[in-house]
Amino acid sequence: MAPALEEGGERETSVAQNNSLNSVVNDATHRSKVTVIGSGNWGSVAAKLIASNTLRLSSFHDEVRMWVYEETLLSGEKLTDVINRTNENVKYLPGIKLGKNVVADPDLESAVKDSNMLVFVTPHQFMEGICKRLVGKIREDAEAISLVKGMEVKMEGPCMISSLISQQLGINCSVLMGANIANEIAVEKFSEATVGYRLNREVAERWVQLFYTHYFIVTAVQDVEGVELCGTLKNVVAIAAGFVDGLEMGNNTKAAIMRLGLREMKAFSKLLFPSVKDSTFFESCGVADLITTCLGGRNRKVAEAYARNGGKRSFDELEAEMLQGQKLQGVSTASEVYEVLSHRGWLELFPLFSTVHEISTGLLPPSAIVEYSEKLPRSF
Ligand SMILES: NC(=O)C1=CN([C@@H]2O[C@H](COP(=O)(O)OP(=O)(O)OC[C@H]3O[C@@H](n4cnc5c(N)ncnc54)[C@H](O)[C@@H]3O)[C@@H](O)[C@H]2O)C=CC1
Ligand SMILES: O=C(CO)COP(=O)(O)O
Repeated sequence: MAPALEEGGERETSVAQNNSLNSVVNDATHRSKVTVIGSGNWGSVAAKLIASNTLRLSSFHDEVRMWVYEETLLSGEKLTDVINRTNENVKYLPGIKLGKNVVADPDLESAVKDSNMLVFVTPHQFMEGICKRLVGKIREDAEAISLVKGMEVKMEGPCMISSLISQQLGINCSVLMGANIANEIAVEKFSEATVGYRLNREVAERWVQLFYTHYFIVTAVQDVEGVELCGTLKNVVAIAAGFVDGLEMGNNTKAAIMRLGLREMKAFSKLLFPSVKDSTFFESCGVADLITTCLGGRNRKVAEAYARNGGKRSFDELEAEMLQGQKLQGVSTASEVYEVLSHRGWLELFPLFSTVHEISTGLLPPSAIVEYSEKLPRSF
């Protein structure tokens, strides 16, 4: 399917066909080399997508390095060894071949040292530590893209993961977010994604080229913060949707929570970054990701179990039992958002976000997810 142009002309598409860039990178000495930093559920699928394209496109080196946070499996073998022997991430993406050109590497420094295209895709809580370890270890001409949905809160205020990467490593960082439940893309079901870029359209096109396949349609928009905040904040709404499911409140209630959540996502994003574009919320990274995560994501699933248990079993316990090593982002993101809201005196403006945090930490019962509507400010 050919990528469509956005109505109103704001969308900036599409499969990269930039001749000047291609003529440079087609030279073997200038071929781009890609490293994927992370090898969880989505990290492994991202490596698979990328590896299919680096084999096909002469402007990339065939080999894709994938940094693996090393662990020993129940069999006694190292995860990295098993990935390299079987071409499968048996723990985080069993049953899917990654592509023979994916090489798992447990050594972060060696995994990045030759690469000029760095794809960051780990749970957000590990990103600060990873960036610290990479300072001074990457190529000066490296470009980064973050697939990480989350943020950090520092003394100075909130810091998106793309900014963390840029600030700590001194490199430009784009983002890729979208309605992308990894297990569905792993079996090549059709979906879309959004690249958010800052200034350089050629860089965005290069990322589109790296990810785009006939079943994974990628569109670029010039709105890093908007795209990243959509991907980050929808995880908080997905926790609320899970509570609604756990309490068996039905589809209308869930749709109401999703609508109210989308309004808070937009309001919060624009308060933090006035440059965020309205149109971004209609891209895959916006409303589409919100829908898929509230229907089929891990945050929704674990929040449903939390509500069914009446809040008596903690999220940590349920996450460990239900996800077996995979990580939730929504609970910690709700806490980070709450910190920003408290600090700036905005709690009353964001009743859904704040209630999700108060329920997840046991301050309120799960049923409070619909009682919060009484707190809605008149502007909603
Ligand atoms: N899984 C999905 O469907 C999607 C996930 N995402 C986002 O992608 C990011 C990564 O998610 P997944 O790849 O699914 O990861 P995951 O949820 O499968 O997380 C597990 C990963 O964390 C690693 N890990 C555990 N402890 C670590 C440590 N101390 N330091 C570094 N790594 C450690 C594990 O080795 C494993 O690779 C998240 O921000 C997520 O929101 C985005 C779209 C879809
Ligand atoms: O981000 C996702 C889909 O785009 C996955 O969401 P979960 O982490 O809730 O599974």
